[in-house]
Amino acid sequence: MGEDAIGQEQRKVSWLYGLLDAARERTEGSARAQAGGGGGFQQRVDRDTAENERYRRLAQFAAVEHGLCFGRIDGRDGDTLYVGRMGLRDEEGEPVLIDWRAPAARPFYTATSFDPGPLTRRRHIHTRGRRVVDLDDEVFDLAGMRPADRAGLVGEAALLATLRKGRTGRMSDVVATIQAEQDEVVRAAFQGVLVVQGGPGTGKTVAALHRAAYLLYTHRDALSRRGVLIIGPNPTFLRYIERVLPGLGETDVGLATLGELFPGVHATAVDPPETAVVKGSPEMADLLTAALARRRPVPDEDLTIEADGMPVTLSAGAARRAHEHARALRAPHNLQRRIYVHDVLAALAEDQLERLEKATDEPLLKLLEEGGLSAELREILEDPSSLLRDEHDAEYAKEQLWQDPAVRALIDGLWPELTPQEFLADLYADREFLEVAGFGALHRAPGAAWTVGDVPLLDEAAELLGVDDREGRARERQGEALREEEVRYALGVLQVTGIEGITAADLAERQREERGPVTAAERLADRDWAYGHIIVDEAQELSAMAWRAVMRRVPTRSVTIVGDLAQTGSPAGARSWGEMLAPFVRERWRELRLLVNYRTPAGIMRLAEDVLAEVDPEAEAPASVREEGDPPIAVPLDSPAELPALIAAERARIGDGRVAVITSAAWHPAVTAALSGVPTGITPESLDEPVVILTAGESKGLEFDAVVIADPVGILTESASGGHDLYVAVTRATRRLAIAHTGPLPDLLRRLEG
Ligand SMILES: Nc1ncnc2c1ncn2[C@@H]1O[C@H](COP(=O)(O)OP(=O)(O)OP(=O)(O)O)[C@@H](O)[C@H]1O
Repeated sequence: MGEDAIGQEQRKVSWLYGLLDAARERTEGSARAQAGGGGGFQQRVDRDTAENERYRRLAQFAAVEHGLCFGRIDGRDGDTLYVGRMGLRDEEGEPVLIDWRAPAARPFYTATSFDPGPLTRRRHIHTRGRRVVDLDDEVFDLAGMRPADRAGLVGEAALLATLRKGRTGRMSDVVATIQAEQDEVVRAAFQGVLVVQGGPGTGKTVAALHRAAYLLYTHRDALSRRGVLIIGPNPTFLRYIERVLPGLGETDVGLATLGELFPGVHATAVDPPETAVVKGSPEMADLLTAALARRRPVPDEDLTIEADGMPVTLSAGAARRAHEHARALRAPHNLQRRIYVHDVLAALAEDQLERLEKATDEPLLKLLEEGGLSAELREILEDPSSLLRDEHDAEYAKEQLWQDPAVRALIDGLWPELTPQEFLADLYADREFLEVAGFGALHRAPGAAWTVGDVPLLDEAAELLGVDDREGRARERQGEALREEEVRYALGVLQVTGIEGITAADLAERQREERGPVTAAERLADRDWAYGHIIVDEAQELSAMAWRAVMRRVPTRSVTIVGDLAQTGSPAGARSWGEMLAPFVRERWRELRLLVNYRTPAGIMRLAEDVLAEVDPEAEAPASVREEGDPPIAVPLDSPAELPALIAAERARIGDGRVAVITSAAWHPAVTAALSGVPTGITPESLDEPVVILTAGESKGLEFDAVVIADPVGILTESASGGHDLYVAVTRATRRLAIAHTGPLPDLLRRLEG
């Protein structure tokens, strides 16, 4: 690569950075100009909108600083385009840097030697800070190319250089080297359900993240208000990927685990496999419905309680009528309860008044019979309309009854007001009912912490109950007040400007839409929020009940699902995408497959293929893009106490990189004892540590320079998923894999004995 070419590109790149600086200064300048306070409602709204936009722009400028321009494409028509992290225009308004997500940038990702499209050349521009340090060219001038040069992947040199880099513990974007098959995932149509099925290391996660950025760029109007949510398997995984989107200039995408989907609950604990299967099964929905019906018994006898020192009776007939009346209202349990309470109080009040009348009337009637009453009094008593009862009395009586604890207890026994948490905890405590229903595994004492598997059930319960969301209502009331203010303001605008053809309400609505999005955190705290798009990673782990909770949040069914059925670890997880998706979209979903592994060197992947062939003969392992790398090794040990030496040796071989010790439950205590001081488990902090001890399940989705699998036999036999966990473990390394074992190696690792 000539110095001239680098020098030339340096001039271009420096000029582009100059334009970026100018754009940043303009944005900062306009912030200062607007900074004055005061103004009416509309000025405030305008200022907020402009403020949001400025914030977004400044965040984007900061995000694109590193690697602003990373590519160039030369077309057959003689045109040259520069591709970068954002679009820039020159002083004349001409586009001079194309956003990687724009349609014009697409050939940068899709051109191959076999099918270069309109390109004659693609150039990767490598920069350090603002300095151009290297260029990588692929020339698509087929006629002049040797066949050997034609083979291979898009941007192979640039790609391999990226893949060889040590891992930092955080995923970074791959915007300069997205491969053609991944590009298809990134730019697939936004509507409907897209499943991205691919083996380990095929870039499912990274492609899904770029897709989020692409969708926001391409459909910003539709998506920035409704928002995009990414659901990942655990907080550590989210930490691992959290920098990718900001690095692409997108700061407002929500990230959540399944355990955080239900507002107010942060579940991280997982259930034992048998319980997970039960909690995840679709039959749970029926169980919850049945359990709730039991909370609303219809008595077959009259019920008499003592209220305010007097007996009062709810007849079986009145209880049944109240029940039927409430059930006729198509509403959740807690809302139906309001009708029920009203009817039961009315019945009790009536009974109470009857009793009172009887009590006062009886002595009088006796006198009447005996003829000891004046003619006037006799007339009053014989006229039914003159009785004491009237509407006012009835209302008063109902109020009094409602204040009475005995009446409350009666009603709560027949139709209690329930929160999802109370309802589920009561259900888990009801051993007899659970056993009779065939769900005995769910029984547990009250007060235990919620698990990830409980979250979809809480969500389901909230649907059935209709959460009495007082805070939400307060928010709504605030919203209503704001809305009234907005409409009043809009009316003023219409009067002053004389604009016609739009109502004040419509104008207010339009302005509200322009006011900009709520934050990702606010959306997550609102159980009823309907997202514009949801991306689910490691989606094979989601149970049927979890899918119900996810789909509830995206009524338009605009969803990207990425996963690998061959890596399913949860016994409640997916065995087939079609089966999981059928209840929501029937057959209306598309699948794209990723077939190339960018993580694991070929030597390690051959071992992974042996494992997969054994545990899931139908599945196909992806081909590894890198032939190079150290072959995997088996290290026989006398005991786990010898691990420190092995870890030290691995660390010495990989330099700055990171090591994961992936171990079985059986070995876990001995491994942690032998490697004292080494963090265990998936805490977000452990990502930054040079060595970490994990179970196979915990290592899912992550990658490390070197992996030591301690006790493969244990991982294999303990696995609730029939060995898929071992497949996950052997595919985590980017450079080196060592298998430490005490007894003989399992058959499926026999390749290592040679
Ligand atoms: N086009 C690419 N350019 C550079 N690096 C890439 C590319 N595609 C994937 N990678 C790298 O390959 C590794 C694996 O990617 P990723 O974690 O997205 O795979 P995955 O399919 O989600 O894997 P798993 O199923 O094992 O979790 C990451 O380090 C990622 O940055």
